[in-house]
Amino acid sequence: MSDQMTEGYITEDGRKIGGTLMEMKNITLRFGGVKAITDISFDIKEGEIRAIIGPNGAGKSSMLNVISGFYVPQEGEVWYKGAKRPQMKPYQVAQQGIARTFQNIALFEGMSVLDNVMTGRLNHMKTNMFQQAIWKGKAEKEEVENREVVEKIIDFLEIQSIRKTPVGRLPYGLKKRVELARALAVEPHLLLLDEPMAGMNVEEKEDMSRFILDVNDEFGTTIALIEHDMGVVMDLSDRVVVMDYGKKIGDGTPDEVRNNQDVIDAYLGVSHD
Ligand SMILES: Nc1ncnc2c1ncn2[C@@H]1O[C@H](COP(=O)(O)OP(=O)(O)OP(=O)(O)O)[C@@H](O)[C@H]1O
Repeated sequence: MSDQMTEGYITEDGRKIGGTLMEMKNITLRFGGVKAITDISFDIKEGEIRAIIGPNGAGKSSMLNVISGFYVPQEGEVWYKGAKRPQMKPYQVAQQGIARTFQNIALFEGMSVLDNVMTGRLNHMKTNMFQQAIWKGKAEKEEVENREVVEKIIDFLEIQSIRKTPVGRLPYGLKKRVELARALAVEPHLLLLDEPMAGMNVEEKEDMSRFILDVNDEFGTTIALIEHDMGVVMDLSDRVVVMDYGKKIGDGTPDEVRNNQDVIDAYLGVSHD
């Protein structure tokens, strides 16, 4: 990696962003004859909020799934923390500190908010059942530590009052917040959000935006999110990658991509030759 690539930068609002955390190099992903991603490169820097936007079918979900290890691209390399990532199962990617939320909420509906968030701690539990049987003290200590992390996140996301409520009974916006809480319980280095504002009303979108900014600010978590509504992410993101028909058509600050003619055309639906 060149020095330039590892350098950080200062955001428009004066935050200091670190060096390169993840780098996608010339990624191409095909499904049979369909090219979902064509030769895309971009990086994600330590501590930034990075958005990937694009119209329907642009390839955003495919890209998120490459980052999370769910899809393995036919071409290209994924670099994480300065090393080329070998082919990995999604759970191994998660163990490297990458957590995600899903567009269609993936929570245990019958379980309480607290228990759902606790499932985010599973990767952190070191004692196994055998150890728990013979070494009760250690297991108890670990349980207490995990509870402390989870309670802090529950307070932070202001969901204390519903901690015992089964998730199935919650309105959509709150479910999304619980999903965010579970992802945060992983204490991720990189948090991936799959259309975090999809299906929300204006007030819920404002709440979610605030929580995303607060998470980044309070925990220093690097955040990458995909979204097809351009307006939503512009206030939130430090840098934005724009995809269209599987290709990268823009990459830069919100202002830069807003003024990029290819991006304007893609969003206005100008036909492609
Ligand atoms: N599992 C799959 N099998 C075959 N084709 C797929 C698969 N997943 C995605 N595609 C195709 O790849 C292209 C990109 O799809 P993708 O879902 O990544 O786009 P997107 O930008 O996330 O769209 P949306 O905003 O509608 O969710 C589309 O043409 C889609 O039909």
